Amino acid sequence: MSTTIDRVKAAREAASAGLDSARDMDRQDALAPMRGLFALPAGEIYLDGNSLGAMPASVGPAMAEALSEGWAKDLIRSWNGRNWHMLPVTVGDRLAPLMGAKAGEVLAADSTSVNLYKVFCAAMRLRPDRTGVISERNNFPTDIHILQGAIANVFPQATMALADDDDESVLSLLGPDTAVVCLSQVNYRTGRLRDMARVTRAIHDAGALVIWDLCHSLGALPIDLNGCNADFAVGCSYKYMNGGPGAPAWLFVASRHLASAGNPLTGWQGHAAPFAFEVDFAPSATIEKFRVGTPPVLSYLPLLESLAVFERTDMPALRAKSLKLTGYFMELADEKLARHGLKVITPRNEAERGSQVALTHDEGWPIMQALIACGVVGDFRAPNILRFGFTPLYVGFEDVWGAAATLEAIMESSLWREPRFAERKLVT
Ligand SMILES: Cc1ncc(COP(=O)(O)O)c(C=O)c1O
Ligand SMILES: Nc1c(O)cccc1C(=O)C[C@H](N)C(=O)O
Repeated sequence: MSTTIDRVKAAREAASAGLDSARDMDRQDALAPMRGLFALPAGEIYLDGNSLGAMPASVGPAMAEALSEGWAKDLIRSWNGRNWHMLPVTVGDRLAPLMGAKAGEVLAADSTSVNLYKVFCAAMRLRPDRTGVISERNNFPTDIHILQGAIANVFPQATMALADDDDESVLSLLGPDTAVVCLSQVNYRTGRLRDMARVTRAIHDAGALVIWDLCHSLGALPIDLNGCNADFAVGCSYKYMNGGPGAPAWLFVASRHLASAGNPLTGWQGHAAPFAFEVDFAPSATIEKFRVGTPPVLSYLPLLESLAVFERTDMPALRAKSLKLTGYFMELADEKLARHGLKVITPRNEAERGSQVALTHDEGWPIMQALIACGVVGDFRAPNILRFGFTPLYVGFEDVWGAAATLEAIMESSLWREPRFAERKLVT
C-alpha cells in the first residue's frame, strides 16, 4: 500500500519538466565531483549545511587512527608528538586564508559565544572613553545575549542600541560615543549579506571598532577581513565549514590590535609560558593570549579533514556555484511555490545574498516537517521561516530541483496538514 509520502515522491518524479536542465547544469559543474568527498545519506536532499554541515568521508578513518594510535597507544606523548597542544593555532592558521586573515591572527577554540565575549571585552577596553554598543535586533540571539551579559557584568556604564537589517540603519546609529559594533555578515534567518567593506569603513570613520560574526559566511563565500580593515571577528566551524557538531569555533584579532587587546578569560593556556606553572598571569604575546583551557583535541580532527577538502578548491569558485544554486532555487520558488503562499524573503541581488534561501509561510513548521519526511532536509526558524542552505561543495542542481518539486507536491497534496507534522521538537 502506498503512503501519502510515496505518492508525494511519485508526484515529484512525474513532474520531471525542468529536471533535464538541472542535470545539464550538474554535468557542467566542475565542483560536482567534490560531493564524493562527503558521507551523505543516499536518496536524501540535504539543505541544512547552514546549521550542521555534512561529514567529510575521511573523518571516520582519521578519528579511528587518532583513537587507536594517538590516544590508546601514544597517550600523553601525543600532546607533543602529534602537536595536539598547538591545534588551536595550527587550525587557526589554516582557517585564516578562507577569511582574508594572516597566520597568527586566528585562533580555533571554544564556542562562538565564548569567543564573542572575549573579543567584545577586548574591543571595549580599546575604547575606554566611550560607552555606546551597537548590534542588530535580528542578530542570532546569542550575540545579543553575550553583549547584554558582558555589559551587565563588566561594562555597566555601556548601553546597547539595536539596528534593523539594512546597513543604513546601522550607520544611522553611529555617533561620537560609539565604542563597538557587533554585526553578522549574513543574517541567519533571511540570508541577507551585509557590505562588510562599506560598513567597516563607516564604523571606523566614527572612531569605533567592529566585530563581525561570520557563522553564516565562512566556507560559504570569499571573505576579506584584512582587505576590509576589520578589527575582530568570530564564527563557528560546524556549518559551511563541515567541522562536525560542536566543532571548535574561532576568533580573529587584526594583528594591529594584538599587542593591546586583552582576553578577559585569563586561563592558564593563554599564559606566555603555561608550562612554567607560574602563580601570576602574564599573557602570551601572540594570538595564544586568547586561549583559555585545554583544547578538546578529538573535536578538532574532523575540522582538519574538512580543511583538506577546502584546500582542494577555492572560494571564488564555490561562491559562483553557490549563487547559481540559490538563484535557481528562487526561480523555481517563483514558478512552483509562490502560488501556494510561499514567499522568498532572501535578497534577489547577488551582492546582498549569502548561501541560503528563506521562504515564509504561516504554516512553515508543519510544511518543513512534511518536507523532511519526504527526504528533503531544511529547517524552520520561528515565527514563519523555512530555511534552505545550499552548500556548494556537496549540493547539486538536481537537488535544488528535487527540493522545489517535492515542496510543490507537498503543497498540492496538503500532506503537511496531517496531525503528525504539527508536533513541535526541542531542537528545530
Ligand atoms: C550568527 C550566529 N552566531 C552564533 C551562533 C551560536 O554559536 P555557538 O552556539 O556555537 O556559540 C550561531 C548558531 O548557532 C549563529 O548562527
Ligand atoms: N548550534 C546549533 C545547535 O547546537 C543545535 C541546533 C542548531 C544549531 C545552530 O547552529 C543553529 C544556527 N546557528 C542557526 O542559524 O539557526
